[in-house]
Formats: sequence, structure tokens, C-alpha cells
Amino acid sequence: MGQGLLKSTLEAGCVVVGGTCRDPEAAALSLADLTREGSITLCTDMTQLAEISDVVIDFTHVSSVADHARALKGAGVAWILGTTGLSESEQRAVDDAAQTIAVVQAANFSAGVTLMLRLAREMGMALSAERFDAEIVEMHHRQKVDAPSGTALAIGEAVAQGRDVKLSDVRAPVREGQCGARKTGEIGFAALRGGQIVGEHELLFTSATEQITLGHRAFDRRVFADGAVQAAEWVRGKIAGLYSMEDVLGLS
Ligand SMILES: NC(=O)C1=CN([C@@H]2O[C@H](COP(=O)(O)OP(=O)(O)OC[C@H]3O[C@@H](n4cnc5c(N)ncnc54)[C@H](OP(=O)(O)O)[C@@H]3O)[C@@H](O)[C@H]2O)C=CC1
Ligand SMILES: O=C(O)C1=N[C@H](C(=O)O)C[C@H](O)C1
Repeated sequence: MGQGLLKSTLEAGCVVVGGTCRDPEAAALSLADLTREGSITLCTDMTQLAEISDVVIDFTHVSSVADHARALKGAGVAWILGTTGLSESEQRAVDDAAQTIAVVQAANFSAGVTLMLRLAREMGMALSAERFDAEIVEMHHRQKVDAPSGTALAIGEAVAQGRDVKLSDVRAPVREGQCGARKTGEIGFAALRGGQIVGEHELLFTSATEQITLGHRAFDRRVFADGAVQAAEWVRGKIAGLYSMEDVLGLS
């Protein structure tokens, strides 16, 4: 995502002042085609990057989230956060930072998935848990490190919200072996991995007599990068708070 974000940001006419990397030499080489030598500052920590930035776009790894929250909150810099797979305590660090700075957090920055979340909420509201079993299937590239995807979990949250329950109370455990019959009201997840699949999500509501599905397929990772840059342009001048891609697209 780093390279795609750099391309999208430059094409949008924003000034890219720098980025973080664990190995500046390797990063400089891989970015050589995209930047003039010395035109961006490669920082080894977020505090350094925050000092020179108005907005930071962050698609990295969960292990960095708490540090990034501290650094950006300390510097008063807006944060566009796309990293997925956060634990409850990492999410608390994000929520805490959002008391001081503007944060746009989305598990998926595409307009299609943003709309899908709204539709999933409405379907959850309309299709009762007693009659319709809700299941979510996602497919991604072989390098993805977290499962289910952040998007799949966000879809699950949206269905649960529509049904006025907490996802943590109804999330089905991973099925394997003698796992027993499906419980009424459960929301189940299945994650498939292979090749270079960009990101596919399907929400299925199945009753005894019919099935309705809602799906999204991303063809190019560019869709996430462009959405994140749109969020970065939108967030400038916003007061502290936790915003979503629905806010950015004016759907909230
Ligand atoms: N919200 C959305 O729309 C989308 C979200 N994502 C999410 O963004 C994140 C990044 O995805 P992707 O770019 O594919 O992942 P990669 O593994 O390709 O890249 C992760 C980057 O994070 C950096 N990094 C910083 N700290 C760590 C660490 N402790 N361990 C590993 N890497 C670290 C690495 O930098 P370096 O090695 O250079 O030091 C690396 O370049 C994931 O959480 C993914 O799910 C992805 C696509 C869309
Ligand atoms: O890691 C990815 O690639 C993606 N991650 C996000 C997720 O976990 O939902 C968004 C998108 O599906 C691609």
C-alpha cells in the first residue's frame, strides 16, 4: 500500500514531505522511481514524521498503532488510519488519540465498501436473526497477515448494529471438527487466501427458503489509496474526533 499511496498522493497534487520505514536504504531504492532524490524525508519513527506533517496516512502493522497514536496525538497531527486487525487495546489507543486529533479510520477506503456497510446495516435491520442466517466470506492475497479481514469484521459490525446486538456477543467461533450446529443469531466468518486477490467480500443472508447476497470486489489496490488520499484532503481543518469514510463521502 505504501507505494500506491505515494502515487495517489502525488497525483492528487498534495505535497509528500516524508514517510516512515524500518530500513531507509531499502526504502530509498524502492521509491527511486516515484520521488526525486532527497525530495521526501525517510524517518525511522513517527514522532519525527509528525513534526513535519499536516496529515499522516498510515497503512502499516498493528504493532505500530499504539506508538503512532501517541506520536500523532502529541504533535496534534491528523491521522488517516487504514491498518486492520487491531486488538481492543490498540483500538482504545486510537479512540484516545481521537479526543485530541482528527482521525479518519476505515477498514476499507473504497466508496463501494463504504456503501456496502450502510446496506449491510439496513439488511441486518430488515432480515431477522430468527429467519436469516448471516455469514461473511472474504478472499485476499496470500501475503495478508490478519483474518478475518478488517472489512469482513466491519460488515459483521454493521449487521449486528442493524440487529441491535454487539458483534462480540454473536460472532461465531471458527468452525472445525465437531463444532455443533449453527446457533440462531450467530454471524459467521470465512477467510480464503490465495495468489494476488485484491479483496473480495460477500455477505449472505440465508433462510429456509431463500438467500440474498451483497458483494464487493476490488480489482486494484489503487481504490484504497485514492480513498485514503480523499480522506486526507477532507480531514484538514476538522476538529478532533473519530471519523469514518461515510463522513468523508457525506453518507453519514
Ligand atoms: N483500510 C484499507 O482500505 C486497507 C487496509 N489495508 C491494511 O493496511 C495494512 C498494510 O497492508 P499492506 O501494505 O498490504 O502490508 P505490507 O506488509 O505490504 O506493508 C506493511 C508496511 O508496514 C510497515 N511496518 C511498520 N511497522 C511494521 C511492523 N512492526 N511489522 C511489519 N510491517 C511494519 C512496513 O514497512 P517497512 O517494511 O518498509 O519497514 C511495511 O512496508 C494491513 O493492516 C492491511 O490490512 C490494506 C489495504 C486496504
Ligand atoms: O490487506 C489487504 O489487502 C486489505 N485489507 C483491508 C481489510 O483487511 O479489510 C482492506 C482490503 O480488503 C484489502
